[in-house]
Amino acid sequence: MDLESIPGVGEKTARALAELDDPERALRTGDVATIASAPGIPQGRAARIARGAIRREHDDPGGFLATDRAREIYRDLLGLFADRTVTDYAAQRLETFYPSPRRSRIEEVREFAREALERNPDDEILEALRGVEPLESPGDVRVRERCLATTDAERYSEAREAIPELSVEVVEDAQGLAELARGYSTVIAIDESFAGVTVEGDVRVRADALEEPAEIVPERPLAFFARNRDPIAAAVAVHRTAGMETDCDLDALEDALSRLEADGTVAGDDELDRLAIAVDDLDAAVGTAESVANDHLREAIREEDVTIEGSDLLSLVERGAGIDSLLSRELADEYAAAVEAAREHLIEALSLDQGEAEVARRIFGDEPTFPVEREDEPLSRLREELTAAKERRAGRLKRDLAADLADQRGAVRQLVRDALELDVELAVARFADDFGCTMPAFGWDRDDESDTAPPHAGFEIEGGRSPLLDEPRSAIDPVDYDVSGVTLLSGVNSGGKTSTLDLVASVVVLAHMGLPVPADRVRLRRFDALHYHAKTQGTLDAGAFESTVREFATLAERGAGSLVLVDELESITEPGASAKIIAGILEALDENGATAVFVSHLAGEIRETAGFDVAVDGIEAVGLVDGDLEVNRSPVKDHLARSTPELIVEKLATEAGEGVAANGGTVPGDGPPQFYDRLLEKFE
Ligand SMILES: Nc1ncnc2c1ncn2[C@@H]1O[C@H](COP(=O)(O)OP(=O)(O)OP(=O)(O)O)[C@@H](O)[C@H]1O
Repeated sequence: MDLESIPGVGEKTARALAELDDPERALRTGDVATIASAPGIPQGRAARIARGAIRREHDDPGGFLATDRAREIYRDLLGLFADRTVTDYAAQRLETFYPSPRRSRIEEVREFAREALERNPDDEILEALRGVEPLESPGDVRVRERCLATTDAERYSEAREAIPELSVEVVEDAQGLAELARGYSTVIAIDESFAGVTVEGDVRVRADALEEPAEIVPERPLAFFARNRDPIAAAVAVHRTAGMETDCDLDALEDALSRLEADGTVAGDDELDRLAIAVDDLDAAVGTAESVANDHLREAIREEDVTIEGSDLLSLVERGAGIDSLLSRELADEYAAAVEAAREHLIEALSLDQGEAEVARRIFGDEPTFPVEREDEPLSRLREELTAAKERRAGRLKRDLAADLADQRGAVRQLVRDALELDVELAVARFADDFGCTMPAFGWDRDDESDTAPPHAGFEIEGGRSPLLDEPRSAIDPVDYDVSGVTLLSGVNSGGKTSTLDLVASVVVLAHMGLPVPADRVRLRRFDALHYHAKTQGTLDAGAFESTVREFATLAERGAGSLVLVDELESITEPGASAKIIAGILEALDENGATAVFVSHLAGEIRETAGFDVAVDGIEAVGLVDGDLEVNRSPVKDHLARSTPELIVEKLATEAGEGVAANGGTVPGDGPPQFYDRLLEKFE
């Protein structure tokens, strides 16, 4: 795969991506975490790169979100999904979903979304997801007590590359191996030529070492699992709770993880624990054993009456002999008992096995001395034996555990990825649930003329509820609205015109992302782009006016497949001129077959000025309740809605008319009904 052909990926980024294990898989599946693990690529960038790869795959020219407001809507919607994720990964992964004009891309995500909608986001799963995060590399592992040995310079470089965790030493011959064995607990000779050589020390010949690194350095897979123990355990819990399928044997994996300490050592082995404690406590136990013997001996001496003949005493003094010979002569039994007590203490305190006990016994010699003292040679021998046994045991346990785990590495990576992906699916499921969503139906192509085909122009929304309205779902009136071609949307102030445009934009953006839409039913055509122009505040200055007109000129020329949503463009200039300009824009859009909704308070004027029969829909006030307008939020087709002032004058006229009927004259303070009638006539 030519990584540089991805939009937004230059030479340097391509090189960084190439360092990943399987960059193609990561890019294809939008695996932002893996992409972000490439050197120098932050998460936000990773999402952009993933989007670029998707665009390239679907030959997507990009630019669907053609205006600031369109981009803002997309961002707000993404935010609503992100609010419903548990892991940071899922929030980032959502960034790879974007509205595309390409059918293949939309259908790809629709497939994903359909599965997501089947998911049941129960609290237990969400709780289990809390501990899942992308797996990390364990960093550099160094093993100092083991080394590789070779006689060959080329093999040396290969070994350094294949097993960087160990030192690689060059030796001349078997003699060299023996020397190395003095400095390392284990030496692994990697040349075939050493086969059959016997050298003192733990020297093994493994010509296949470089092909079987997990056996030579079990620390490598163990470090990976130790580093990621918690997220893996959480992913296991997610799979169990959600009843997901996996290639992993979850019980075996859990069992293996429970044997692994956070530092990569093996836990829960009594024999290893015994040896480790014996090594650590050896000096202290020998010290105590000495005290045991000496206390014993002191006690015995104190209680003993020693009779010694004068000539013996003389000869002892003359020979300069110490108390020791006296001891051996007079207190041999007590001495033997004291030393035995010391030996027993040592063997018991360190729980030594028979072989070890034999060495331990020699630490306290049979030759009487006072005070009783350890012998250094057997002590260091015991220390060496215990340490070697401990390392052998630890090594074997590590190798066994590594063998159990190493093969599962791939499956475990997938296990964690699936758990993280579930979070993405659950966010979609929760969004759909919270906003009452359905999958929209697309009219893909103009030549798709089957009976059930949705409209080829425009959109139809039934029971739509804008997810961007700052109201609880129960307070939102469902809106029905369908448009094909170019339409004006009129309506009372605060009737919900802007919210209707937001709803249409949200539905269209979500549909083109391949995701469910917040409505009971939606049918729409595939659009190339969304141009949504928000309401401008106040009259534009000449420069801004000019650039706005220019923008529409481009749109009129190239916007054939676009959906154009415009909110009260009239404020770009004076009211009379605005109507003329908007009418001209509508004509151009109509001619090139765009779909457009222009919200305007000047709908009447624009319609009169336009050179074609522009449709006008209206959001109607159905009445005034306590001075507030009661509104039918669904635009009425082909209906110019009355404006708010008109409704208020109408209300005053009605009240004044009722006053006349009641008392035969005008109502004081309300003015003559004729006045309101005169005002009303102006609206006709
Ligand atoms: N479908 C709806 N259900 C419930 N409330 C709604 C709905 N649509 C709009 N509203 C409420 O009406 C308020 C005004 O809506 P909106 O701003 O869309 O009206 P507008 O017609 O664009 O107003 P203006 O004429 O002032 O531009 C919103 O803030 C919202 O509280």
